Amino acid sequence: MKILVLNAGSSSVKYSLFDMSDRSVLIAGIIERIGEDAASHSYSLAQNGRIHDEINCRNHQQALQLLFETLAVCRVLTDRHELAGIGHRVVHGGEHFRQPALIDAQVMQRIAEVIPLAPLHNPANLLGIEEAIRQMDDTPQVAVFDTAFHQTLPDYAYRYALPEHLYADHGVRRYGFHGTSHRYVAEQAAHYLGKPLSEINLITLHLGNGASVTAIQNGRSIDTSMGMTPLEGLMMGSRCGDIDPAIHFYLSRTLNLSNEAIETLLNKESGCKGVCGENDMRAIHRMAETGDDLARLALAMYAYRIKKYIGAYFAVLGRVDALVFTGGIGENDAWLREHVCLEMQIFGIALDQERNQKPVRPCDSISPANSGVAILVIAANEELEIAIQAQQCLEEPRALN
Ligand SMILES: Nc1ncnc2c1ncn2[C@@H]1O[C@H](COP(=O)(O)OP(=O)(O)O)[C@@H](O)[C@H]1O
Ligand SMILES: CC(=O)OP(=O)(O)O
Ligand SMILES: [Mg+2]
Repeated sequence: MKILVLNAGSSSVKYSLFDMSDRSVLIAGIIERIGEDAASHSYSLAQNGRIHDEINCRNHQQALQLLFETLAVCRVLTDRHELAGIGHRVVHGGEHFRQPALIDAQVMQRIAEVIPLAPLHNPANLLGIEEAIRQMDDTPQVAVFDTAFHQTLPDYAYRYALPEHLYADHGVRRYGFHGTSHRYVAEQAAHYLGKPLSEINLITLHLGNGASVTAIQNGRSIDTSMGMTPLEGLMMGSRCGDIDPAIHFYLSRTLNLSNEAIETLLNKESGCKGVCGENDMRAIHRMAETGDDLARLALAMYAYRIKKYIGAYFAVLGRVDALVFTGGIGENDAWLREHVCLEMQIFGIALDQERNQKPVRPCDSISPANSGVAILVIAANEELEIAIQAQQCLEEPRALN
């Protein structure tokens, strides 16, 4: 069985084609800068190296056309009927979706309804779905939501201290994101620890361009750092994370910034980029090594904020079996892991310095064998998790939940 996974953003489409018999990736690629002059398509096939093409690509329609042509030319899909389904990453599912959903008109309508909650993500996700349906209308399509895993949060964790009607009438609450990734690494951690997921407590840290942390109790998400949108919580590459909401009024009243300008500032010009001018963690380390004080500050802030959440989630969970690092930064940045885990003996957190330098992919422990809390580094694989969930949904389709 072959499943194609699509992650359609506003100017890019990422894709992976899986052979589900052995869960191998047949081809994975990204079409970037859609609509701009210098669009590009890079992809890699199982046996070959990476191929990079400069292309013309005006819109998502052309991007998906190119994608299906590439699958045929590379012979990873000789006949369209070989494709059992397409799994789409959808960032926001509101309160409608606790599980993946087989896409029909009603599901698309519900994804459209929550656009006001995710104006930067859901419109592009929908565009990808619409175009995939147009081009592959006899292939079943499944929506897999970033928010679904966090639908188990208790009300006192997901409600904001705001007037009731804002929740009841407008859905203003914490939803949480990166759920597919938190869920995937939780399953991998359970496997590594040799215990059922339903019996373990975890703190999972997804640290990529976007970053979030989740408290998992008996396998269920009970709190998470991202909120109504993916802007809340940890400091990120270019997103501010937690700030005093009154800063918004100050920017508006005193600096005369419009809502749109503030939205851009908080999403695209803040976080590490705002503090030191750079959002790529590797570049920030290089700057810090050459004595750049702002880069050092960004690193210190980034680690400190993660530490604060870990402390809070220890208090919430009581017992923690493992702390899990994932995402480009979580998997690769030994310095950051060390500084997050520094002076955390009070929680039973101790790091094995040597193992921290080079954890073995895809899953390794970097804590001493007798440590109270295992510290695990696990390779993120949101695409595979989407493919697995899409397959399950196709095999036992559920009614809209
Ligand atoms: N060896 C490394 N050391 C530190 N940071 C790294 C390393 N490799 C990648 N990163 C960082 O990972 C981040 C991107 O993470 P990734 O999970 O790929 O992002 P996305 O959220 O877009 O999927 C970037 O900040 C990048 O600098
Ligand atoms: C929801 C979200 O923050 O996603 P990403 O990290 O891919 O930007
Ligand atoms: Mg990623």
